[in-house]
Amino acid sequence: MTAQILDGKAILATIKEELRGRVAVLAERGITPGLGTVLVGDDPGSTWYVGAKHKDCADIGLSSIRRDLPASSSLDDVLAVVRELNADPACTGFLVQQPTGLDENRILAEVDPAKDVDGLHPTNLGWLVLGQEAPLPCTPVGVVELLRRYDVPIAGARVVVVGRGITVGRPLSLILTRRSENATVVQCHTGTVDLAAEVRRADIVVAAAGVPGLITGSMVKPGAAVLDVGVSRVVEDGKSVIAGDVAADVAEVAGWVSPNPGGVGPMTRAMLLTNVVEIAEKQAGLR
Ligand SMILES: Nc1nc(=O)c2c([nH]1)NC[C@@H]1CN(c3ccc(C(=O)N[C@@H](CCC(=O)O)C(=O)O)cc3)C=[N+]21
Repeated sequence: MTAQILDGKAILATIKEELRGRVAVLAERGITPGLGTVLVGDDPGSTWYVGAKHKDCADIGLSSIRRDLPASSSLDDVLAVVRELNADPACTGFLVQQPTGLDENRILAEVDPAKDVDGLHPTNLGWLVLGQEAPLPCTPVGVVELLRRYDVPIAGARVVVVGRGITVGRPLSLILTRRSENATVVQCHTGTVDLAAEVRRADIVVAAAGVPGLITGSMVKPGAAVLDVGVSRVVEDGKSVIAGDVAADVAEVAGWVSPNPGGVGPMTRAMLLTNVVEIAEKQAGLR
């Protein structure tokens, strides 16, 4: 058996098409949603992500505002730009690309929660815990949306989330255990005693540990869905390439696999666009 590919790139294209319709409705009311990005320094990976987000915006008719700051910027410099974007009506939502090398929690807390397209402001994470609607983090919702688009059963599924990071693992477990998803979640982390035994019981495995090749074929239940969120950089044949958390042999055992690149990464961008449009709709009184 060979696994079905969960093609995040294709779903990104579909979601962009769906969003163009909603952007047109906003345009009739004279509204153009605008995404702001704040990038600190010139890390090639971060620079690529930010560039891709602006290209995505242009693709569906959103405006975008880009603030690139030097690596030498202080926390106060970044906070000043955050306050400027909070006050800018052309910027309906924005994010500060991580990592900044600065106090991320301090930066996140300064963002207007109503403009928090990353869903990472402490208030919005709090609303998630409390079960009240608010912007949600892009990568975890992207994971759920990818499963939905391929009809992978979620309700009642045993899900193993590997990783407890604030951008993926932790909020993903909270999302999957809502009544609307109804999955049973085991959250694994570096303190987990027998990761293979936990993974073997799972109908869905989401690998968000940042450890290249952590999940191997022998750990996976035949027919399970395995999603790879890992984005480590490793040097292969003298070239820097992306290494996911899921080993290649998983595709021989799993029922579904997300490729990497081409899986969860594009879904993160799709959910970011969705958050930008949704926040603009809310501001326009359309939701
Ligand atoms: N405030 C903040 N928000 C983020 O959403 C955020 C962040 N900081 N910091 C870094 C991570 C990482 N991230 C990705 C986005 C898109 C791809 C993506 O589209 N990757 C493509 C191409 C990968 C390639 O070939 O380089 C793919 O997987 O097919 C990956 C990773 C967003 N992040």
